[in-house]
Parts: sequence; structure tokens; C-alpha cells
Amino acid sequence: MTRVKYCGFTRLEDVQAAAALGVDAVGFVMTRKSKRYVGLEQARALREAVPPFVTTVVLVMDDEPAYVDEIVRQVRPDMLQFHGVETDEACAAHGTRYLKAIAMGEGQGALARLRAYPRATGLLLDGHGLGETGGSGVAFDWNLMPRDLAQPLVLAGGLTAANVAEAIRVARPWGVDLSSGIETSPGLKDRAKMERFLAAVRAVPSA
Ligand SMILES: O=C(O)c1ccccc1N[C@@H]1O[C@H](COP(=O)(O)O)[C@@H](O)[C@H]1O
Repeated sequence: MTRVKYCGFTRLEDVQAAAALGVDAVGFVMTRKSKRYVGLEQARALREAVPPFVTTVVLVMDDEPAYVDEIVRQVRPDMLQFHGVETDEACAAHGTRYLKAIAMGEGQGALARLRAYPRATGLLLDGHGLGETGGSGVAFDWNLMPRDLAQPLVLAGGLTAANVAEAIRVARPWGVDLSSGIETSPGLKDRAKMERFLAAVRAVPSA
């Protein structure tokens, strides 16, 4: 079964709806570079709304280590998700399990970067180019998904209820992650879209 993470929540009711629908993980974007940015107080409130057995992930992107430490202290996420050019050592320094996002927008050039994060709990392959911001609904060539890495791989970038079945068939990821495909506008989730996406994932036969 393919795991699902919905990212970029800003409203309590959306977190509650996603959890009730059965999503595996929810993400809060705490880099100020994002249009889905939530501050410490808002993130703490959103975190409180996450029920047991749903993983809370906080996304950062080349943010100050002291700020990331403050997030860990105040929000207590289960995992961090790094979207910048942070090194493996820098990602691991916060004492919290982490996902490292790899920019696949430049195709084969990205494959070397996939091997640079031995301490990551998982790798998230996203459609943006190196140096570009994610969460913009851009997909990459799913045939580039590597098959020889030890870590679980999460597929991201431009996923919707309409394309996720084909994405899973081609890329065979451990999990999928999305923001734009379940929104009416950045940060505002749509319950019907969240429901349709989960139904589309669950309809895919297990490999
Ligand atoms: O969601 C954001 O605003 C964001 C900002 C900076 C880096 C990453 C961001 N989101 C992540 O991007 C991927 C793909 O998103 P989309 O489905 O294509 O919109 C996903 O992992 C988001 O968590």
C-alpha cells in the first residue's frame, strides 16, 4: 500500500478532515520562503489537532539551524523535511528523523545527490529544479525514480487524483506527497480533492 502525506496545511479544519479521511502524514511548511508558511504559534495549534498514528512533518528550506531547533522544541514534529541544499550532517544535527527532498527537475544530474544523505529516514523526489522552491505543482519524469536505493522513496511534484495511479505504476514509490493537487488556493485544502486523491491511491492494486 502506498503511504500518503498531505503538505502545507494552514487551517485546523483541514488537518482534522485529512486525518478523518485516513491520511498517513500531514506537513506544515515553516520556511518563510513559502506561500504556505505557518509560524510557531500556528504550527503548535495545528500539531495539537493531529491524532495518534498520524505522522507530523515540518518542512524547512535552508533555514537557520537555531530556528529549526526552535521548531523541534516548540512544535515537536515526528519528522523534519529539508527542501534546500542542506548537507546530511546539517539535516541530522537537530536530533529528529528527517526526509531530504531531492530536486529532480534537472533529471540525471539529481541522481548523484540521492546518495548524499545516508542518515535520511527517507528521500523525497520532487519535480522542481535545484535552487527553485517546491510546492508549485511541477512533475518530473517518473521513469527516473531509482530502484537501487536502500531508503524508502517518496514521490512528489504535481500529483493529483487524476495522475497518481499512473505515477505509482511507473515509479513504485514507498509513499506520495503533495500540496497543490488538493488545494483551492495555496494553503487552503479542499476536502473533496483530499478524498478523491486517497481513493485514487487506494484503488491501485498492491505490487
Ligand atoms: O508547499 C510549499 O509551499 C513548499 C515550499 C518550499 C518547498 C517545498 C514545498 N512543498 C513541497 O513540494 C512538494 C510538491 O508539491 P506540489 O504537490 O507539487 O505542490 C511537496 O513535497 C510539498 O511538501
